[in-house]
Amino acid sequence: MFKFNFNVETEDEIESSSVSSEQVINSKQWLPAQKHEVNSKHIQSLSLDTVVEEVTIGQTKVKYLHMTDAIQNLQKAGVSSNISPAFEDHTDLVPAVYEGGLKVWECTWDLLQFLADSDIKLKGNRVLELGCGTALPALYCALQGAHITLQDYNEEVINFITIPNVILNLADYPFVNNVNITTDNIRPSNDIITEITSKTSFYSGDWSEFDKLLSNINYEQVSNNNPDNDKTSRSCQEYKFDIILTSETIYNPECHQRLLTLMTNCLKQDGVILLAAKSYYFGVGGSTLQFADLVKSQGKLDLKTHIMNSEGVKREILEMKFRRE
Ligand SMILES: C[S@@+](CC[C@H](N)C(=O)[O-])C[C@H]1O[C@@H](n2cnc3c(N)ncnc32)[C@H](O)[C@@H]1O
Repeated sequence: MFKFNFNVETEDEIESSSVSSEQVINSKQWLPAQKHEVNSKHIQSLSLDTVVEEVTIGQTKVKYLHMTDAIQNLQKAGVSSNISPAFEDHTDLVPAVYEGGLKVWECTWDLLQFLADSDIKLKGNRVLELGCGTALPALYCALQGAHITLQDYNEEVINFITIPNVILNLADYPFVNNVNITTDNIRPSNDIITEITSKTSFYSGDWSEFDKLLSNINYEQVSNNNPDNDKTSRSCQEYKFDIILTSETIYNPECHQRLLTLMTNCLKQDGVILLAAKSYYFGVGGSTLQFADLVKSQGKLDLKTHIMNSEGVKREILEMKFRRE
Protein backbone atom coordinates (compact mmCIF):
# COMPACT_ATOMS: atom_id res chain seq x y z
CA MET A 1 0.00 0.00 0.00
CA PHE A 2 1.33 3.46 -0.78
CA LYS A 3 0.18 6.89 0.19
CA PHE A 4 0.40 10.41 -1.03
CA ASN A 5 -1.09 13.81 -0.57
CA PHE A 6 -2.23 15.34 -3.84
CA ASN A 7 -3.70 18.57 -2.54
CA VAL A 8 -0.56 20.48 -3.38
CA GLU A 9 -0.76 24.19 -3.99
CA THR A 10 2.79 25.08 -5.07
CA GLU A 11 5.62 23.52 -7.01
CA ASP A 12 7.65 23.37 -3.75
CA GLU A 13 5.17 20.96 -2.25
CA ILE A 14 5.38 18.57 -5.18
CA GLU A 15 8.45 16.74 -4.03
CA SER A 16 7.01 15.64 -0.70
CA SER A 17 3.71 14.56 -2.23
CA SER A 18 4.87 12.78 -5.36
CA VAL A 19 3.92 9.34 -6.47
CA SER A 20 4.38 8.21 -10.05
CA SER A 21 1.34 7.57 -12.23
CA GLU A 22 2.76 4.09 -12.84
CA GLN A 23 2.15 3.28 -9.18
CA VAL A 24 -1.41 4.54 -9.49
CA ILE A 25 -2.03 2.41 -12.56
CA ASN A 26 -0.83 -0.67 -10.66
CA SER A 27 -3.48 -0.10 -8.03
CA LYS A 28 -5.50 -2.75 -6.19
CA GLN A 29 -8.88 -4.34 -6.64
CA TRP A 30 -11.64 -1.70 -6.73
CA LEU A 31 -14.62 -2.15 -4.41
CA PRO A 32 -18.04 -3.36 -5.65
CA ALA A 33 -21.04 -1.00 -5.60
CA GLN A 34 -23.65 -1.08 -2.85
CA LYS A 35 -26.81 0.84 -2.03
CA HIS A 36 -27.08 2.26 1.49
CA GLU A 37 -30.17 3.09 3.55
CA VAL A 38 -30.48 5.70 6.29
CA ASN A 39 -31.07 4.19 9.73
CA SER A 40 -31.43 5.35 13.33
CA LYS A 41 -27.68 4.90 13.99
CA HIS A 42 -26.97 7.70 11.50
CA ILE A 43 -29.31 9.97 13.43
CA GLN A 44 -27.87 8.95 16.81
CA SER A 45 -24.35 9.70 15.55
CA LEU A 46 -25.41 13.37 15.55
CA SER A 47 -25.55 14.09 19.24
CA LEU A 48 -27.09 17.29 20.51
CA ASP A 49 -23.68 18.84 21.08
CA THR A 50 -22.43 18.09 17.56
CA VAL A 51 -20.60 21.15 16.26
CA VAL A 52 -22.01 22.01 12.87
CA GLU A 53 -20.08 24.00 10.25
CA GLU A 54 -22.06 26.19 7.88
CA VAL A 55 -21.39 27.84 4.53
CA THR A 56 -23.67 30.46 2.95
CA ILE A 57 -24.05 30.29 -0.83
CA GLY A 58 -26.29 33.05 -2.16
CA GLN A 59 -29.31 32.90 0.15
CA THR A 60 -28.76 29.26 1.09
CA LYS A 61 -27.02 27.95 4.18
CA VAL A 62 -25.50 24.48 3.84
CA LYS A 63 -24.49 22.66 7.02
CA TYR A 64 -21.78 20.04 7.35
CA LEU A 65 -19.71 18.07 9.81
CA HIS A 66 -16.01 18.69 10.14
CA MET A 67 -13.82 15.76 9.07
CA THR A 68 -12.44 15.33 12.61
CA ASP A 69 -15.98 14.82 14.00
CA ALA A 70 -16.76 12.27 11.31
CA ILE A 71 -13.56 10.36 12.12
CA GLN A 72 -14.33 10.54 15.83
CA ASN A 73 -17.81 9.07 15.18
CA LEU A 74 -16.31 6.35 13.04
CA GLN A 75 -13.88 5.43 15.81
CA LYS A 76 -16.60 5.62 18.50
CA ALA A 77 -18.78 3.25 16.48
CA GLY A 78 -15.90 0.75 16.63
CA VAL A 79 -16.15 0.13 12.89
CA SER A 80 -13.21 -1.94 11.80
CA SER A 81 -12.28 -0.33 8.55
CA ASN A 82 -9.62 -0.56 5.85
CA ILE A 83 -9.55 3.19 5.69
CA SER A 84 -8.50 3.79 9.34
CA PRO A 85 -4.74 3.74 8.64
CA ALA A 86 -5.28 6.40 5.98
CA PHE A 87 -6.83 9.02 8.23
CA GLU A 88 -4.74 8.06 11.28
CA ASP A 89 -1.69 9.02 9.17
CA HIS A 90 -3.45 12.17 7.85
CA THR A 91 -3.22 10.70 4.37
CA ASP A 92 -5.47 12.20 1.73
CA LEU A 93 -5.63 9.19 -0.51
CA VAL A 94 -4.72 5.52 -0.74
CA PRO A 95 -5.74 4.43 -4.26
CA ALA A 96 -8.64 1.93 -4.36
CA VAL A 97 -8.69 1.87 -0.52
CA TYR A 98 -9.52 5.42 0.60
CA GLU A 99 -10.26 8.03 -2.08
CA GLY A 100 -10.29 11.15 0.10
CA GLY A 101 -14.02 11.77 0.66
CA LEU A 102 -13.91 12.75 4.35
CA LYS A 103 -12.68 16.27 3.77
CA VAL A 104 -13.94 19.19 1.70
CA TRP A 105 -11.72 19.73 -1.36
CA GLU A 106 -11.15 23.14 -2.88
CA CYS A 107 -13.11 22.72 -6.12
CA THR A 108 -16.26 22.02 -4.10
CA TRP A 109 -16.40 25.77 -3.35
CA ASP A 110 -16.09 26.56 -7.08
CA LEU A 111 -18.90 24.17 -7.91
CA LEU A 112 -21.15 25.69 -5.22
CA GLN A 113 -20.49 29.21 -6.50
CA PHE A 114 -21.04 28.11 -10.10
CA LEU A 115 -24.40 26.54 -9.20
CA ALA A 116 -25.47 29.64 -7.29
CA ASP A 117 -24.52 31.97 -10.18
CA SER A 118 -26.00 29.82 -12.94
CA ASP A 119 -29.59 29.69 -14.14
CA ILE A 120 -29.67 25.87 -14.18
CA LYS A 121 -33.09 24.76 -12.92
CA LEU A 122 -32.71 22.69 -9.75
CA LYS A 123 -36.23 22.46 -8.29
CA GLY A 124 -37.87 19.15 -9.17
CA ASN A 125 -34.81 17.91 -11.06
CA ARG A 126 -32.80 14.77 -10.44
CA VAL A 127 -29.20 15.42 -9.41
CA LEU A 128 -26.40 12.85 -9.13
CA GLU A 129 -23.17 13.76 -7.33
CA LEU A 130 -20.30 11.36 -8.08
CA GLY A 131 -17.40 11.10 -5.61
CA CYS A 132 -19.54 13.25 -3.34
CA GLY A 133 -17.67 13.06 0.00
CA THR A 134 -19.37 15.77 2.09
CA ALA A 135 -21.88 16.29 -0.77
CA LEU A 136 -22.15 20.07 -0.34
CA PRO A 137 -22.94 20.81 -4.03
CA ALA A 138 -25.73 18.21 -4.14
CA LEU A 139 -27.05 19.43 -0.79
CA TYR A 140 -27.22 22.96 -2.19
CA CYS A 141 -29.36 21.53 -5.04
CA ALA A 142 -31.55 19.57 -2.60
CA LEU A 143 -32.18 22.74 -0.60
CA GLN A 144 -33.52 24.28 -3.85
CA GLY A 145 -35.88 21.29 -4.24
CA ALA A 146 -33.90 18.72 -6.25
CA HIS A 147 -33.95 14.96 -5.62
CA ILE A 148 -30.35 13.89 -5.01
CA THR A 149 -28.46 10.62 -5.53
CA LEU A 150 -25.10 10.51 -3.76
CA GLN A 151 -22.18 8.23 -4.59
CA ASP A 152 -18.81 7.95 -2.88
CA TYR A 153 -16.17 5.24 -3.27
CA ASN A 154 -15.99 4.50 0.48
CA GLU A 155 -18.98 3.27 2.47
CA GLU A 156 -17.37 4.79 5.59
CA VAL A 157 -17.60 8.19 3.91
CA ILE A 158 -21.27 7.60 3.03
CA ASN A 159 -22.09 6.46 6.60
CA PHE A 160 -20.04 8.93 8.61
CA ILE A 161 -20.13 12.14 6.61
CA THR A 162 -22.50 12.03 3.61
CA ILE A 163 -25.60 10.71 5.38
CA PRO A 164 -25.05 12.83 8.55
CA ASN A 165 -24.72 15.92 6.32
CA VAL A 166 -27.95 15.04 4.55
CA ILE A 167 -29.72 14.67 7.90
CA LEU A 168 -28.33 18.02 9.07
CA ASN A 169 -29.70 19.78 5.99
CA LEU A 170 -32.82 17.93 4.90
CA ALA A 171 -34.44 16.71 8.12
CA ASP A 172 -36.09 19.38 10.15
CA TYR A 173 -34.05 18.66 13.28
CA PRO A 174 -32.57 21.12 15.77
CA PHE A 175 -28.89 20.18 15.55
CA VAL A 176 -27.52 23.68 15.34
CA ASN A 177 -24.75 23.93 17.89
CA ASN A 178 -26.84 23.09 20.91
CA VAL A 179 -29.10 26.14 20.59
CA ASN A 180 -32.69 25.95 21.91
CA ILE A 181 -32.85 22.19 21.96
CA THR A 182 -35.28 20.41 24.24
CA THR A 183 -36.38 16.81 24.17
CA ASP A 184 -39.80 18.09 22.94
CA ASN A 185 -38.55 19.38 19.62
CA ILE A 186 -36.65 16.24 18.62
CA ARG A 187 -38.46 14.36 15.86
CA PRO A 188 -38.82 10.56 15.99
CA SER A 189 -36.15 8.73 13.95
CA ASN A 190 -38.72 7.03 11.70
CA ASP A 191 -40.09 10.39 10.54
CA ILE A 192 -36.61 11.56 9.66
CA ILE A 193 -35.75 8.33 7.85
CA THR A 194 -38.95 8.52 5.77
CA GLU A 195 -38.29 12.14 4.88
CA ILE A 196 -34.65 11.58 3.91
CA THR A 197 -35.48 8.46 1.90
CA SER A 198 -38.02 10.38 -0.19
CA LYS A 199 -35.39 12.95 -1.20
CA THR A 200 -32.12 11.00 -1.50
CA SER A 201 -30.37 7.74 -2.43
CA PHE A 202 -26.87 6.62 -1.42
CA TYR A 203 -24.31 4.37 -3.08
CA SER A 204 -20.69 3.37 -2.49
CA GLY A 205 -18.12 1.53 -4.62
CA ASP A 206 -16.25 1.90 -7.87
CA TRP A 207 -17.78 3.85 -10.77
CA SER A 208 -17.85 0.96 -13.24
CA GLU A 209 -19.59 -1.22 -10.64
CA PHE A 210 -22.06 1.58 -9.88
CA ASP A 211 -22.83 1.82 -13.60
CA LYS A 212 -23.62 -1.92 -13.63
CA LEU A 213 -25.74 -1.60 -10.47
CA LEU A 214 -27.79 1.24 -11.98
CA SER A 215 -28.43 -0.75 -15.15
CA ASN A 216 -29.53 -3.75 -13.06
CA ILE A 217 -31.93 -1.53 -11.14
CA ASN A 218 -33.27 -0.32 -14.49
CA TYR A 219 -33.72 -3.87 -15.65
CA GLU A 220 -35.48 -4.98 -12.47
CA GLN A 221 -37.79 -1.98 -12.44
CA VAL A 222 -38.62 -2.54 -16.07
CA SER A 223 -39.36 -6.25 -15.75
CA ASN A 224 -41.28 -5.89 -12.47
CA ASN A 225 -43.34 -2.87 -13.26
CA ASN A 226 -43.37 -2.07 -16.92
CA PRO A 227 -43.66 -5.03 -19.22
CA ASP A 228 -44.70 -2.90 -22.17
CA ASN A 229 -42.10 -1.11 -24.25
CA ASP A 230 -43.46 2.38 -24.13
CA LYS A 231 -43.45 2.42 -20.36
CA THR A 232 -40.02 0.77 -20.35
CA SER A 233 -38.30 3.75 -21.91
CA ARG A 234 -40.07 6.07 -19.49
CA SER A 235 -38.98 3.92 -16.53
CA CYS A 236 -35.34 3.98 -17.69
CA GLN A 237 -35.51 7.77 -17.68
CA GLU A 238 -36.22 7.55 -13.94
CA TYR A 239 -32.67 6.30 -13.46
CA LYS A 240 -31.16 9.04 -15.55
CA PHE A 241 -30.25 12.45 -14.22
CA ASP A 242 -30.88 16.04 -15.25
CA ILE A 243 -27.68 17.22 -13.58
CA ILE A 244 -24.49 15.28 -12.78
CA LEU A 245 -22.00 16.97 -10.45
CA THR A 246 -18.49 15.92 -9.56
CA SER A 247 -15.60 17.71 -7.84
CA GLU A 248 -11.92 16.74 -7.58
CA THR A 249 -12.41 13.28 -9.05
CA ILE A 250 -10.09 13.23 -12.09
CA TYR A 251 -6.68 13.07 -10.36
CA ASN A 252 -6.18 9.42 -11.33
CA PRO A 253 -6.06 8.98 -15.14
CA GLU A 254 -6.73 5.25 -14.67
CA CYS A 255 -10.32 6.11 -13.70
CA HIS A 256 -11.14 8.69 -16.42
CA GLN A 257 -12.77 6.24 -18.83
CA ARG A 258 -14.94 4.68 -16.08
CA LEU A 259 -16.11 8.07 -14.88
CA LEU A 260 -16.91 9.29 -18.38
CA THR A 261 -18.77 6.09 -19.34
CA LEU A 262 -20.86 6.24 -16.17
CA MET A 263 -21.69 9.92 -16.64
CA THR A 264 -22.66 9.42 -20.29
CA ASN A 265 -24.80 6.36 -19.47
CA CYS A 266 -26.85 8.06 -16.80
CA LEU A 267 -27.27 11.58 -18.20
CA LYS A 268 -30.70 12.52 -19.59
CA GLN A 269 -30.71 13.59 -23.23
CA ASP A 270 -31.12 17.25 -22.25
CA GLY A 271 -29.08 16.99 -19.02
CA VAL A 272 -25.86 18.73 -18.00
CA ILE A 273 -22.62 17.52 -16.36
CA LEU A 274 -20.55 19.92 -14.23
CA LEU A 275 -17.08 18.64 -13.42
CA ALA A 276 -14.92 20.79 -11.13
CA ALA A 277 -11.19 20.07 -11.02
CA LYS A 278 -7.72 21.46 -10.76
CA SER A 279 -6.18 21.84 -14.21
CA TYR A 280 -3.38 19.48 -13.26
CA TYR A 281 -2.78 17.10 -10.34
CA PHE A 282 0.92 17.26 -9.62
CA GLY A 283 2.49 13.91 -8.84
CA VAL A 284 -0.53 11.85 -9.95
CA GLY A 285 -0.90 12.95 -13.53
CA GLY A 286 -4.63 13.57 -14.01
CA SER A 287 -5.54 16.82 -15.77
CA THR A 288 -8.57 18.58 -17.20
CA LEU A 289 -6.84 18.64 -20.62
CA GLN A 290 -6.46 14.87 -20.60
CA PHE A 291 -10.09 14.39 -19.53
CA ALA A 292 -11.30 16.89 -22.15
CA ASP A 293 -9.34 14.99 -24.84
CA LEU A 294 -11.08 11.78 -23.79
CA VAL A 295 -14.48 13.50 -24.00
CA LYS A 296 -13.62 14.77 -27.49
CA SER A 297 -12.44 11.34 -28.67
CA GLN A 298 -15.64 9.74 -27.34
CA GLY A 299 -17.53 12.20 -29.56
CA LYS A 300 -20.84 12.23 -27.66
CA LEU A 301 -20.62 15.37 -25.53
CA ASP A 302 -20.05 19.05 -26.23
CA LEU A 303 -17.68 20.59 -23.71
CA LYS A 304 -17.29 24.14 -22.46
CA THR A 305 -14.54 25.20 -20.04
CA HIS A 306 -15.08 27.79 -17.30
CA ILE A 307 -11.90 29.06 -15.59
CA MET A 308 -12.57 29.45 -11.86
CA ASN A 309 -9.07 30.40 -10.72
CA SER A 310 -6.20 31.34 -12.98
CA GLU A 311 -3.49 32.02 -10.41
CA GLY A 312 -1.25 29.40 -8.79
CA VAL A 313 -2.84 26.00 -9.28
CA LYS A 314 -5.52 26.64 -11.92
CA ARG A 315 -9.06 25.41 -11.34
CA GLU A 316 -11.78 24.83 -13.90
CA ILE A 317 -15.34 23.67 -14.36
CA LEU A 318 -16.02 21.53 -17.42
CA GLU A 319 -19.64 21.81 -18.55
CA MET A 320 -20.78 18.96 -20.78
CA LYS A 321 -24.03 18.27 -22.65
CA PHE A 322 -25.02 15.73 -25.29
CA ARG A 323 -24.05 16.88 -28.76
CA ARG A 324 -27.09 17.93 -30.82
CA GLU A 325 -27.41 16.04 -34.14
C1 LIG B 1 -10.66 13.98 -3.44
S1 LIG B 1 -12.16 13.27 -3.11
C2 LIG B 1 -13.26 14.62 -3.52
C3 LIG B 1 -14.43 14.67 -2.59
C4 LIG B 1 -15.42 15.78 -2.87
N1 LIG B 1 -16.01 15.64 -4.17
C5 LIG B 1 -14.79 17.14 -2.72
O1 LIG B 1 -14.52 17.80 -3.73
O2 LIG B 1 -14.62 17.59 -1.59
C6 LIG B 1 -12.34 12.22 -4.54
C7 LIG B 1 -13.61 11.40 -4.61
O3 LIG B 1 -13.61 10.69 -5.84
C8 LIG B 1 -14.26 9.47 -5.67
N2 LIG B 1 -13.59 8.44 -6.48
C9 LIG B 1 -12.33 8.45 -6.94
N3 LIG B 1 -12.07 7.37 -7.68
C10 LIG B 1 -13.21 6.64 -7.70
C11 LIG B 1 -13.59 5.41 -8.32
N4 LIG B 1 -12.77 4.70 -9.08
N5 LIG B 1 -14.86 4.97 -8.14
C12 LIG B 1 -15.72 5.67 -7.37
N6 LIG B 1 -15.43 6.84 -6.77
C13 LIG B 1 -14.18 7.32 -6.94
C14 LIG B 1 -14.25 9.14 -4.19
O4 LIG B 1 -15.54 8.89 -3.81
C15 LIG B 1 -13.70 10.38 -3.51
O5 LIG B 1 -14.53 10.83 -2.49
